[in-house]
Amino acid sequence: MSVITVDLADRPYEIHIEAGLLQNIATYLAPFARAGRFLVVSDENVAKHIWPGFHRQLSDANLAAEIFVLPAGEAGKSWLELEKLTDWLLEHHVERSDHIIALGGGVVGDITGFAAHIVKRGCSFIQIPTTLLAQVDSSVGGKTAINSRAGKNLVGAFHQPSVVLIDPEVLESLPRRQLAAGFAEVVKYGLIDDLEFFDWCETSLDAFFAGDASARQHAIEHSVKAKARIVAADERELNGTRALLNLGHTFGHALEADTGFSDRLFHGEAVAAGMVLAFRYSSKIGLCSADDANRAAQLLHNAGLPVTLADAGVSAHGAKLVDYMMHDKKMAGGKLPFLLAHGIGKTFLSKDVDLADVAAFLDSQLPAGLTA
Ligand SMILES: NC(=O)c1ccc[n+]([C@@H]2O[C@H](COP(=O)([O-])OP(=O)(O)OC[C@H]3O[C@@H](n4cnc5c(N)ncnc54)[C@H](O)[C@@H]3O)[C@@H](O)[C@H]2O)c1
Ligand SMILES: O=C(O)C(=O)C[C@@H](O)[C@H](O)[C@H](O)COP(=O)(O)O
Ligand SMILES: [Zn+2]
Repeated sequence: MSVITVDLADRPYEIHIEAGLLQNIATYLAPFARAGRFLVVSDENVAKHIWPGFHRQLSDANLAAEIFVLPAGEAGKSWLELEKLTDWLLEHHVERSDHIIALGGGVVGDITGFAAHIVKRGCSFIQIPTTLLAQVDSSVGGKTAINSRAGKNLVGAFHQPSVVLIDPEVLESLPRRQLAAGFAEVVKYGLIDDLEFFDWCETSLDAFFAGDASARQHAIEHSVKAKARIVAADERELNGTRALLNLGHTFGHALEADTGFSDRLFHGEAVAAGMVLAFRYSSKIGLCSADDANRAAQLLHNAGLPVTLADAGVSAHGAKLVDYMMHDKKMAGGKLPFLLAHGIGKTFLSKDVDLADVAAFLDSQLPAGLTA
């Protein structure tokens, strides 16, 4: 069991990581109940796999819980679902002192956090992440959002949870492809500033995917510590530190847009391909060695992740992908800062990237036969 604190000056909060935590969930949640009840937001798969046991634990402890079920997948992060969710919270007389529970993956966490932020001008919420991606990344740090027609996470707010409760054992029911998608964000922490952790990801890949409990605990704990450290240094992405967590996302969000924010390409898969593109582009402009770009690609490929435009199912030309990028939240003064790298563990924010050059680079990465 480990407890990590996100050290924010005015509202620090704890992240508990413990195998089997969900078997004991009532003990963790009891202090947060209002009038003996909880409002829980989840999705249809989690409602099937996890909710029955979760609900039983609460009932046995005389705690009542109502559930709102979102459709599974990225479609859950929409205006339509936000409207239904906020109506449901209001019908259930949510109060600001309620701790709305997000029980699910990143989609559930992102929309629940945003609903909590806007309903009655701000309610509390608790993150209980059930995917690897949500455990190592989205449940920590308070970025909440829905998607809009123009792109990914474009309507949202910073709203920190009261506590994050992580049970690595819940990953047992997670499909292998979703586990790999989460692993991309684990590898991200190594690529950003931690070569030693990248080495660990390489050597522990097989154990991790075979379900080795200590490999899973280490991957989650190390990732959460890295994210907590970065968020504490730059909660609102103002000084360039938190932007490091966006490695691969400018490319990745464009790939997600081009594949229709659908199960054709999961977020973590888009990030994997996006990080490889960031490394390959860094190598092309002489910042980083081709060996480091190949090493990053090899690890992600070994995890079963897409590492090329073809793998990602994207055949759009560079200019179209760059058009998607113009909605990136890092845009400032009409320029788009990019996360590039001098090598593995040496990511930095570059403010001097020429978008026409990025478009030409992307064209050079197109599958054979589709050259611009
Ligand atoms: N806020 C942030 O800082 C942040 C960080 C990274 C990603 N995100 C967002 O998170 C989202 C992706 O999250 P995700 O990868 O968790 O996707 P997701 O929430 O869609 O979950 C993936 C799938 O796994 C299913 N599932 C969840 N838990 C399960 C379990 N234990 N067993 C079986 N099935 C289970 C879900 O029903 C869904 O079908 C994206 O929208 C991304 O933008 C946000
Ligand atoms: O927490 C952050 O900061 C991140 O950038 C984490 C990312 O993995 C995550 O996908 C985030 O939602 C992307 O942020 P955005 O601001 O580009 O939407
Ligand atoms: Zn991400």
